[in-house]
Amino acid sequence: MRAAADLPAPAPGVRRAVVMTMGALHEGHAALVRAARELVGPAGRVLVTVFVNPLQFGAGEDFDRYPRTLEADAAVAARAGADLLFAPSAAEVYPDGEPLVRIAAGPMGGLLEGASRPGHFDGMLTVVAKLLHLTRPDVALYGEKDAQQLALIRRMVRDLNFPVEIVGVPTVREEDGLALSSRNRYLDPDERVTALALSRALFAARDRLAAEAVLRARAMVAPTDERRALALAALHESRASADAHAVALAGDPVGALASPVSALAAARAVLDEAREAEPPLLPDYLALVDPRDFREVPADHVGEAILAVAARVGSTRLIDNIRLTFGAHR
Ligand SMILES: Nc1ncnc2c1ncn2[C@@H]1O[C@H](COP(=O)(O)OP(=O)(O)OP(=O)(O)O)[C@@H](O)[C@H]1O
Ligand SMILES: CC(C)(CO)[C@@H](O)C(=O)[O-]
Ligand code: BAL
Repeated sequence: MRAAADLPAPAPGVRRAVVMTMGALHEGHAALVRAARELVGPAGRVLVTVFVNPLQFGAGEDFDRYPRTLEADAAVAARAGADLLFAPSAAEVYPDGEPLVRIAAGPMGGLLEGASRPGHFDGMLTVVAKLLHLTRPDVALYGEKDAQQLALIRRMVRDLNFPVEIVGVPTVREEDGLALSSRNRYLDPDERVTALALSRALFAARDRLAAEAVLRARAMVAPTDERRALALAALHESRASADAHAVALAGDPVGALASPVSALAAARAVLDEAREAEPPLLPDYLALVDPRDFREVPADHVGEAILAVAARVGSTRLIDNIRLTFGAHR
């Protein structure tokens, strides 16, 4: 369906979910559609929108080459349980040309992705607001892969009283860890190998935290420095051993081990290695941020955080993130 005027009006008692996409649908999108179906049940309505929104692309970005595969998208959406695919033209969405009045993403919109892609989040929120008005869902689902986007949509809906529930869906990954993304199609085989460093960096941070939890538990029961060192060495993990030195130097095993600093260091080590790969990874940012406002957390942060990464491989820019919890032991 291409015309907004043809979109069916919501029917009383029939729950409606919308999944917004830019097309080139993959298993990540299918997971959103399946989650939407779960939420509204067999009697509900699931709408998928496909629109490559010019407003959220900067000059020199990939708007022109963004994959457009509408026929295949319709099949993926239907297979995953969608009732309707709404794929409007730019003239349908912006009948008067680019809108003069737009949503401003505010301070969060200038950080990380917003810093790298100025205006991106204003353009994204503007089209999301429009698509919410056009499709009038009870619930709208977005992927956690685009964590800052999801946080901003939640914030817009809360701040501006949009009558819709926002649901986040966990990131779907390839078996080797690469987060599914329409932009993965740009990668040649060598670039794809390099691109694995994004997820590996995130997992290295997560694994470091897990290893540290073990270290902490052992160090707390070890009666002497020597025994503590043995406990640390038992992990057979060179980076963990490096931490052991840091712990010894800090003279505060429990506090130092729980720090975001070492999680960031573990991730950074993987990215640094990938800078030397062929083709190389060119990191854009690596940041540990508060999930609510995307500001970087302090070194003594306790609680939830998002470790977010963006990098280029060749001409492709990819993002990924993972949720981590700090100081749960305290
Ligand atoms: N791997 C994934 N797992 C879960 N959700 C995803 C995944 N990839 C994308 N999504 C979600 O699908 C929705 C549509 O995203 P979009 O069409 O931009 O796909 P994309 O694969 O993220 O493309 P791009 O490469 O352009 O970022 C968004 O809510 C996005 O977060
Ligand atoms: C939410 C969205 C469909 C708005 O264009 C887009 O940013 C996307 O696909 O994530
Ligand atoms: N997947 C987020 C939309 C964008 O990159 O423009």
